[in-house]
Amino acid sequence: MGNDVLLQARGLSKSFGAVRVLHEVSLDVRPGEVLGILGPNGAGKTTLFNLISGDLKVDGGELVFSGRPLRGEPPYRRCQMGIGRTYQIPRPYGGLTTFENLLVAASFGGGRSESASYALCARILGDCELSGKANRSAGSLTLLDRKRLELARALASDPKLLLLDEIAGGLTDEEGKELVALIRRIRDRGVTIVWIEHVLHALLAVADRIMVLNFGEKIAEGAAQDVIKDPEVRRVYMGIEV
Ligand SMILES: Nc1ncnc2c1ncn2[C@@H]1O[C@H](COP(=O)(O)OP(=O)(O)OP(=O)(O)O)[C@@H](O)[C@H]1O
Repeated sequence: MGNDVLLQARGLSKSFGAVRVLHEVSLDVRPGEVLGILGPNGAGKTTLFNLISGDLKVDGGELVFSGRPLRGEPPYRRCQMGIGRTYQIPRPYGGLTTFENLLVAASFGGGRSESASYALCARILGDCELSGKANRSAGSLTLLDRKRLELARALASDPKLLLLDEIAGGLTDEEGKELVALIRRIRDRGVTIVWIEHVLHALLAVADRIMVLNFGEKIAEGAAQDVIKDPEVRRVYMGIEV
């Protein structure tokens, strides 16, 4: 694997009982890119993230991150190696403040002094436009701010690779634009991003490349503008017969 690949997946497969959810999916994620993942409900997108983050074990296939095999590494080790993620259903500690939520997340990054953790969390709060809400309880935040906090928590372990799982849903157009601007800023700081998203215009505003999953198999991959014109993708994902 050369320096031009941050994460390499080869032949990933996963079944739940008799139900095959992912079948021999391979992909390369290049440093600095934003790779979008599209696919109908149940296509296996979140399962792919769970295999990368270590929340689920692979049945078959290999994952290599920064040149190191991930096999056998538990989720907290993958987090320390530089893999951060958000969850489709955010899980902040509602009773803790925004800043406290970040400090807890930063502790998973490991190997940082208390003062360095405080400095990192303060910087991330600024990046995520949450500085003015540092002392608010997370449970009292608006939807947009909860999404910002979910991103901020994923950033608090200082990831090289950030996995975003459907973060744009439920926002107004204006809020969606603010979220897209934030994701661009994160990319501009050098964080590589893989983003599962159903809100297509948000994804297309940022993604360099797109991969499409259907019934656990990769059906398309390439430059974002090319992939969304692919007749098979339009049929499967957008229900457009061409
Ligand atoms: N832990 C699990 N146990 C059993 N079945 C599961 C489990 N996790 C996911 N599945 C099933 O695997 C299939 C793929 O789920 P997955 O969440 O990966 O899809 P997805 O593409 O992310 O869908 P969505 O867009 O709706 O989030 C679904 O049929 C789901 O019900």
